[in-house]
Amino acid sequence: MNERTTADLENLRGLIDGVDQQLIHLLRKRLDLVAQVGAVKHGAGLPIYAPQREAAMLAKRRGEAEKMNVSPQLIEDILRRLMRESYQNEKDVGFKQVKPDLGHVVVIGGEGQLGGLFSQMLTLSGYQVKSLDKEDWERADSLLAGAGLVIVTVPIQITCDLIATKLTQLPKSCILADLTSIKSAPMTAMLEAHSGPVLGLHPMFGPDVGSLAKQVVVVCNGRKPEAYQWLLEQITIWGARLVEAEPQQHDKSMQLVQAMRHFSSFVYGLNLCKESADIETLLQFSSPIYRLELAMVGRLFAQSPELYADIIFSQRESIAVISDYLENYTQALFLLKSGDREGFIEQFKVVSQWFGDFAPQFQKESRAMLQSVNDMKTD
Ligand SMILES: C=C(O[C@@H]1C=C(C(=O)O)C=C[C@H]1O)C(=O)O
Repeated sequence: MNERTTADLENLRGLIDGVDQQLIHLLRKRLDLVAQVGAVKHGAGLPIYAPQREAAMLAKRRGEAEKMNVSPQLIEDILRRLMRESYQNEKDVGFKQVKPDLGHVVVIGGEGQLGGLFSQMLTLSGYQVKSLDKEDWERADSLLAGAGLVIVTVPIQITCDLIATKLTQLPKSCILADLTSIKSAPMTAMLEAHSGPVLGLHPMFGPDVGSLAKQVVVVCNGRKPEAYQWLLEQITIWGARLVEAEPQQHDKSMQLVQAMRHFSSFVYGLNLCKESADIETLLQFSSPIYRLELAMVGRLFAQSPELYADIIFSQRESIAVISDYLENYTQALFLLKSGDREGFIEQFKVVSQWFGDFAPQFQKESRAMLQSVNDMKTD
């Protein structure tokens, strides 16, 4: 580089630094305003997540950006990232307490990760939360006496037994709820053990979400829904979207969404391990889609094996679903072994047709994700 080029670059980079510094000031200003919105919402009991406001705001900013020859997608990406930050910041202000006269809440398994998250959200909403864990059963009677809500969030294989043996003497008006990732068996156990209000919940997210905004919580109605409407409203204020389901219908979906999905990720990892694949080398040659896929599989093995075993082993029916997968794999492999390229293309077209409009929609969604993966590269 000659001196002139160096000087020009330095000058321009200095100006860019100045713009970026202004951006930080603007971000601070925006965060402060969002905190004020949070306080207003807290007072009025409004949900943290306001989809209509977001859609209207994004549409306006996209239009304004276009007029200034700024890519509309760029401003949308930036604003979406800022809104994620907003949920986190609004959350820290706390939430309106929908049911101040509830009495205390007992979270059984409150020291677990998901139990901890729900305890935190309830505490941020002004409830008195007590945790009942393995070592606390001697004190269970005093912890449970006068409870207005009991939430069970313990490993799946002990959930039903725990409900049947330990939760038969709850106060009559107490709400009994669970967060188990299967619903039929725990719902039956809760309805048998307790004659008061019963509610099945399945949060469709892990404990590492920063905020509940936009996250889905599946709701299975058990008994006396009028008694727990406040809890559903409370969860909506946290920003989550509620999806009602019948326990059997939910469990059937979970065989595909969870058991099959996690099982095939497990086998993917197992296969890489047995093939002694060199991850460093794989990453070196990786395209963004491969990196993303590897990240999705690899993240599984950073978590608890017991958790995944519980999810995969929780429904015997999953075996049939996973066996079908193996069968389809074998048939597809046969196409390959027999050099049946035409057959492969035929099958591909059938599946494309079946995906219909979802295929281009998924392509668009994944494009944004892949670009983020690429942005994260540092070398
Ligand atoms: C700040 C608000 O809360 C959320 C965050 C928004 C933002 O960061 O602009 C917009 C809508 C809400 O989902 C609001 O409701 O205005």
